[in-house]
Amino acid sequence: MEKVRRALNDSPAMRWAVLVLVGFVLSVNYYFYDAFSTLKDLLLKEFNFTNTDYGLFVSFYSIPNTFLLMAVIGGAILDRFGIRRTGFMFVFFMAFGALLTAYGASDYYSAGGPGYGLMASFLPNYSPELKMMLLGRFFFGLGAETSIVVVSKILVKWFKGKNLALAFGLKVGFGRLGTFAALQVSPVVAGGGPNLTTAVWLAAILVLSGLLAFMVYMLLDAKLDKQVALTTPTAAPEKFSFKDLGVILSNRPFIYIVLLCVTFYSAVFPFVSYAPDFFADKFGFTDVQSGRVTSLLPIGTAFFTPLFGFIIDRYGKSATAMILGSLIVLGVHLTFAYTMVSPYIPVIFLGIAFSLVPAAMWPSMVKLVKDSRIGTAYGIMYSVQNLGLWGIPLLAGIILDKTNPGNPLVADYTMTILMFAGLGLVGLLFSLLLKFEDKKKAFGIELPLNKK
Ligand SMILES: NCCCC[C@H](NC(=O)[C@@H](N)CCCCN)C(=O)O
Repeated sequence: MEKVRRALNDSPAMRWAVLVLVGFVLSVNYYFYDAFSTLKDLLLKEFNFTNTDYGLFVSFYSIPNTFLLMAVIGGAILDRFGIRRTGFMFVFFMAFGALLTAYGASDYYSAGGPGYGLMASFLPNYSPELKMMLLGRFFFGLGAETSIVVVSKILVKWFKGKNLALAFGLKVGFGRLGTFAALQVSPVVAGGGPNLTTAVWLAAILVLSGLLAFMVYMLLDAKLDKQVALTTPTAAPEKFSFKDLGVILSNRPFIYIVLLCVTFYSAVFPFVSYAPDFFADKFGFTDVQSGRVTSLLPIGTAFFTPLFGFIIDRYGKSATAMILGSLIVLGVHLTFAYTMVSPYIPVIFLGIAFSLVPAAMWPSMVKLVKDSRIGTAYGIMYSVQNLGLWGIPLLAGIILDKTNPGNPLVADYTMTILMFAGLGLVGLLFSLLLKFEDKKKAFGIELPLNKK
């Protein structure tokens, strides 16, 4: 009798190995994004950055994804050219951008290394160091967002019908572990200033090792494709049509989720970029201590997001989870702004919110958009979300500079934090609108995800 051929993705060990491999690529992506949060003060001292310069640096990540629509285009390239070619190109951009950023922060560059003269020749209000680091952050962002989409597609390829929701939850967990490591390790390596560039180089080299991990994955991917081609005829991909785009954009709950996505994430990711400095300034923590408090947020979410995902799969209540998460974000920021409550407590609550909303929000899309258009729907969500991830860090820096004239090393963050609270409030409004719309038109957002 002929033996039934087992494909690589039929082996649980192989699937989990793939998850760890691509999870690592995601971890180094998040590591680099957050590696600068605990270094903010040192960047201000070393390179004479203003708070606005720092905000500009954080926000440059999102420029290609928002203004050049790269999150949408990257998704389309992925559908057209496949995982290996697209993934390699975008993870390469990510590594290139990270290395360029580290080069911009290096002593070799500051001493007149290649490109220094060119960067010094225009926009004299911005230092050549800042300009090179901005260019690096731009390329890093260009690669990083699309590579998150690539990782999602890889998980669908290996896990569809085999614990996909859990794999997605763990994927977010890998990202959070990267943030956790960045907040813990970066300030220790920088050692209060003398090793600032080492901390930045370490982050860049980690991203480079992510590229190597992705190349290893490419070998497995090619092998799986060969096995699948032998047994299954490949379906022609559905052509993109603008009519479909119109259908997605006229879907009210989708619009509410997109608006919640931008407001909610803008109240969290940019806050993390400022949180260590905020804790240092308001509570007198050292860089290392404030990195540790902030790191409670990602480490908690690394465990809670898969757990909440599991609960929502079974029991539903996605819209309610989004309302609760938004309410917590609002409460946490008001606590930060107006009280001296130990930051450990609000950070833990923020961690709960940061697990509830993502666990409910991203999978809800399957209730609103047909499977073949999920990529486009996520692309739109990412682009709009990046508008917030671009504007809010910059706005936070501007508010800080305006409310702290003379750029003192210890800044008053009250107005900046109130701006984050305002985002929480608007997010709460969108989550309520989502629930009312769902109640009125029965989209099924509150139903368990495991029920079709
Ligand atoms: N299936 C979608 C998962 C998205 C996870 C989400 N990440 C993002 O929204 C990114 N577009 C932005 C990441 C910026 C910081 N690294 C998350 O919750 O992390």
